Amino acid sequence: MIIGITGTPGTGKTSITKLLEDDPLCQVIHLNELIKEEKLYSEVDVERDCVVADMDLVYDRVLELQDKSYPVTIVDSHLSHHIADIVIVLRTSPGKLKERLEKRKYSVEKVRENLEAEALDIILAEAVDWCEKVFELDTTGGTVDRTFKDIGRIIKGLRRGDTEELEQEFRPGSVEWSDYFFD
Ligand SMILES: Nc1ncnc2c1ncn2[C@@H]1O[C@H](COP(=O)(O)OP(=O)(O)O)[C@@H](O)[C@H]1O
Repeated sequence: MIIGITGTPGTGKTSITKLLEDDPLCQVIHLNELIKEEKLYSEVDVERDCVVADMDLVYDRVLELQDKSYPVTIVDSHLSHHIADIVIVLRTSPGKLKERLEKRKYSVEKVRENLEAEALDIILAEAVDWCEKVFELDTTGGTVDRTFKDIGRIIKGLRRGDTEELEQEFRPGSVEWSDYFFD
């Protein structure tokens, strides 16, 4: 089973998936690193300091790398909802996200672009359109440990084939940032 952990940069994907690496039931693939290492992209966008991934190549490579001796393969990336049918979308209020992204060496434009994407639910909307099962988790006020425990419950539920209550608890649309204004 492939589970994508997606979300706008700064919402907590790396923090969580680093912890999942120690779980003997989970194989973890950090997609952004793989895309860069194996040059799985069609373009380099110098202005925006990013690459344009070739998602067909990426998808094929993930299937090749999937180690079926693990019951779960976790794909960590803001692109993982392009290739996984089951995804967990991490969310963070734009105010909190601004603080997290400003600590990185992101340009003002890059911070703003990511805040807008988060405020407009871009990744969540794509995930809901493209994926079979979507869980939404707010990481604004909690701790990495809390989110890790919630994700552990979701993974357990998925393995059991019993996610009805979890789908309700973490249903898409449960967070709302539309009152966030840009200056
Ligand atoms: N669930 C969480 N609750 C509180 N803070 C978090 C949570 N997840 C991540 N953070 C904090 O947010 C920052 C960005 O997290 P990171 O994992 O690098 O995000 P991403 O991989 O999505 O870009 C880190 O400083 C981290 O400590």
